[in-house]
Amino acid sequence: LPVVGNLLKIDKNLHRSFAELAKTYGPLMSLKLGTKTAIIVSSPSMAKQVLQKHDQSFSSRTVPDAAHALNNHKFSVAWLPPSSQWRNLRRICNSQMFTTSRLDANQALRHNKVKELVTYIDKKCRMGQAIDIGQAVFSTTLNLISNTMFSIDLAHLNSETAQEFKFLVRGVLEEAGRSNLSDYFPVLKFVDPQGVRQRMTIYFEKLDKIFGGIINQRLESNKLGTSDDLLDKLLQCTQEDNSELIRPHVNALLRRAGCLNLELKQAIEKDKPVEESDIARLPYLQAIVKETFRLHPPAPLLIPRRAETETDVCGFTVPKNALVMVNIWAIGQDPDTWASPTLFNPDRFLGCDINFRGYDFELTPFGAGKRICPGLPLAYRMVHLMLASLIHLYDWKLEDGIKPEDVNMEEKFGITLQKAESLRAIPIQD
Ligand code: HEM
Repeated sequence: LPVVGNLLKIDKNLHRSFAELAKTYGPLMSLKLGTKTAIIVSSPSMAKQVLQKHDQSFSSRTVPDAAHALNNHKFSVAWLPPSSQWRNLRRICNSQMFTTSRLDANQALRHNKVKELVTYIDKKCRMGQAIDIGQAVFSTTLNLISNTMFSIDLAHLNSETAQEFKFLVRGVLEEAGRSNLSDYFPVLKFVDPQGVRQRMTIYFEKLDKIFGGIINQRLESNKLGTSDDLLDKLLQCTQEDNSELIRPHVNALLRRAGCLNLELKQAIEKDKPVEESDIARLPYLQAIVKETFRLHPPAPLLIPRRAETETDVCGFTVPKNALVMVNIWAIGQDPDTWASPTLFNPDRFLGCDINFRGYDFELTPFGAGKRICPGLPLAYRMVHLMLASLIHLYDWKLEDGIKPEDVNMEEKFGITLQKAESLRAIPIQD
């Protein structure tokens, strides 16, 4: 790739640029990005090579410069190398935080938050006003996570801290998704030419202050062991097994949301709220979520890995330290993998076993292998619960004068892929 100018230009559509190049150069490409070698794979079989067959060699991360702010990379489970510290954190995620029994125990916390979203939609419905779906779902997701974590609303619309919190989370997501020249030309790290690390440090300091306050309050309240939330469990872990999980780890961990209508109507009584236990008997809802993740994966290039050792992948030598990316966006659009790939057609998942738990390499929105997303069980519940609630209780229409074909479906590339323009829709009740 021609260097500096292009690195900044491709900011908006890195996954698309790579998918275009793959059409000419094939499903395993080696590119020079600045002084770094990047390996990009874009077919299910190549993804299987990286995420399963050579999982051991590719289970490190390429840590972006922005993640070095406040030494975040030394504590965050997402950036640590596969060390004993990382294994310890993953063990806590898998055995204490995101287990079925723990998530069942604290599901009422999430049901309450969805009830509040419904109250907000009800109000808009009575006034015949449109809702900014992206904003409403972003706030609810933050509240679902913060309630699961520490039984409080961090995104409640009126409070000042809440506004600041939302601003900080958006800021972190924006900076983390920016093409940063320091990542491609390490010599620039000291200069931080785009100011990414500097802004990230400020955001992290402020977030740590908010989380620190919450943790202190819990410790001083003498109420440890009385809540179903995950902070309680985490703090108990730190006290009980005297594990290495100390405050910075906790902070870093927490820094981190037609047919269907008929199905919902048949499965759940009218006006009765949807519950997480309903999800298992809603196959069409599950198919819609899969189809959405296929076409619009929130992390289109996963979180880049790093080759720990020189590795042979199908006869091609991946050099040590290469940046390794799996373009799951391209895989989702691949005509050799999917019939009519650009068509939104959830029916393709009905009666088929493909799921996104990391074994079907044509659909891996949460990654696979050792570094698969540990938050998958929580994300699974949140996404299905929110979508089902929005559809079960309301019909939706676009604002006057806007036709379905006018809705802008373009994406905005970043650490997570978002709609470039948020969807606005008016809720109606029959
Ligand atoms: C729709 C929601 C979500 C999606 C699509 C998603 C996707 C991903 C992906 C693609 C990865 C990288 C996997 C790999 O390298 O193979 C990842 C890692 C991670 N995710 Fe998620 N995630 C979601 C929600 C969550 C939630 C709710 C949490 C926690 C509350 C979470 C925590 C993490 C952590 C800590 C890692 C790093 C794991 C590691 O490097 O060992 N995620 N996620």
